[in-house]
Formats: sequence, structure tokens, C-alpha cells
Amino acid sequence: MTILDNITAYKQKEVVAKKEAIPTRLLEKFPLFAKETKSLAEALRISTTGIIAEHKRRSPSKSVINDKVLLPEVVSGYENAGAKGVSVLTDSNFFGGSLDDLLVAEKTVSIPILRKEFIIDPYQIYEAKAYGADAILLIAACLSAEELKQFSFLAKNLKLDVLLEVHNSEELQKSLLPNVDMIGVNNRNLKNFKVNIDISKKLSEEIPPDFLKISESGISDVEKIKDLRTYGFEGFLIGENFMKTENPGETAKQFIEKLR
Ligand SMILES: O=C(O)c1ccccc1NCC(=O)[C@H](O)[C@H](O)COP(=O)(O)O
Repeated sequence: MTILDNITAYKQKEVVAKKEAIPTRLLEKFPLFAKETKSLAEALRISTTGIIAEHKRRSPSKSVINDKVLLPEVVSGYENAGAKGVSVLTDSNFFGGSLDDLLVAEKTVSIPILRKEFIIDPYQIYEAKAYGADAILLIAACLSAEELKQFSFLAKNLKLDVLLEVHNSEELQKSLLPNVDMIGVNNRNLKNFKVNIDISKKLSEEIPPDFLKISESGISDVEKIKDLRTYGFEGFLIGENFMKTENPGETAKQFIEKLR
């Protein structure tokens, strides 16, 4: 069993309970369901820095990263720093996040918000929309080719951008779908948690130019970004490197200034 197997098994049960508590037809009545979304892909495409900064209290690989800082300060700090998108982890069991975090982020920033979740059921896509997300993450390792097709179609119908995450060539091949905006290469091996940005470099040439290329995880210095840009990457998802500091927004600011 990998950590992803554990997480998705947990999610299956979680979604059943959530559907009973708030059925989809009620999610559709949430005020934010009618919100006009902002395109994360577009924001990154016109950006010179391409940073998606993540709010991440803890993780399976690092345990507690930062449970002291307040989310509004973190996300507004990220926006002021020049991040082009904010990623909000909404999983509570493994990452200490929540859907309330998404709501608070939506009230606090005006840049696009990515709901970072382990999506295994269309219900979670309706939830993302109801709680104010502009974009969702789909993880190829958790979904069949047919599910990827259906879930990305649904997200686009709800006007949400789709970031599809892959770890290898095989996952990438089933992810090159018409309703996918961004392909994210995750540099973290979810079996042993080791990070290696060579995975992004290796897969870059297999990603057709119509998809925006995002590199995710383990990005700890601007030199890595400069290197990844030469492989066509335009977006960079960074969590721990900012969150492990006392003031994530200020750390992001200093980081982004070096990229300008
Ligand atoms: O971060 C983990 O330990 C982790 C474990 C299992 C599944 C997913 C995990 N992380 C999710 C992410 O994709 C990262 O939070 C994101 O790419 C940012 O990575 P980092 O900059 O290394 O915090």
C-alpha cells in the first residue's frame, strides 16, 4: 500500500458521509457556486514568475510543517508577494486543511485559487465550486482514463480550470485530454517521498505544447526554477519551502523578487 492508496481509501469513505450531509443539489445552491471563476492557467501564462504558492499545515512526508500561522495572513502574504495563484489543501486527515480554509482564502485574495484535494468522485468537484475554487487538481495515479475524461469534462462545464498531476510517462499518456488546461509533473515519489526535479525535466518533452507545464514539489530555490524554465515549465507549485518559515508571505516575496 502506498500513501496514495491510504489517502484514496480514506476519501472513498469520507465522500459517502459528505454526500449524505450535503447532497450535490444543495451544493449547487451555495452562493459561491454562481461565482465567476478566474483562470489559473491564464494567470500563469501571462506571468513572468509563475508561482502557485501553497497553504500546507502538515503532510505525510514531513508531519507538521506550520500550524502556527493564520491562513488569511499566509494567502494575503502570497498575493502581495506576487504569486499568481494560491493552492489550498482541503484534506483534513493527512494535511490538516479544510473546506473552510478554501472559503476563507476566497474571501481574502483575488488571485485564482486551486483546490488541492484527492479527487476520486465528481461530488468533490461540485464541492470545489461551491466553496469558491477557481481550479481543481486531478491526480492521474488515483483515477482511470475514463474517470479523468469525465471529471475534467465536468470541471470545465463548471468553469473550473484543471491541473492534471502525473508522476511518469504512463500516467501522462492517459492525461492528454481536451478539458485539461495544465499538466503538473510531481517531483515527489509517493512511495518513498524523495523529491527529484529531474522527473519534471524528463517528462517535459512528452507534454504537447497546448498544455501549460507545471512543476510541483521540492522546489526550494530560484535556480531550480530557472533551470525548469529552459524545459518549458511556466508554473511552479511551492508549499513547504514557504510554509516552513515563520512568515510564509515574506519568504515568498523574497523568493519571487529573485525571479523578476
Ligand atoms: O507533501 C506530501 O508529503 C504529499 C504526500 C502524499 C501525497 C501528496 C503530497 N503532497 C501534495 C503536493 O502535491 C505538494 O503539497 C505540492 O506539490 C507542494 O510540494 P512542496 O513544495 O514540496 O511542499
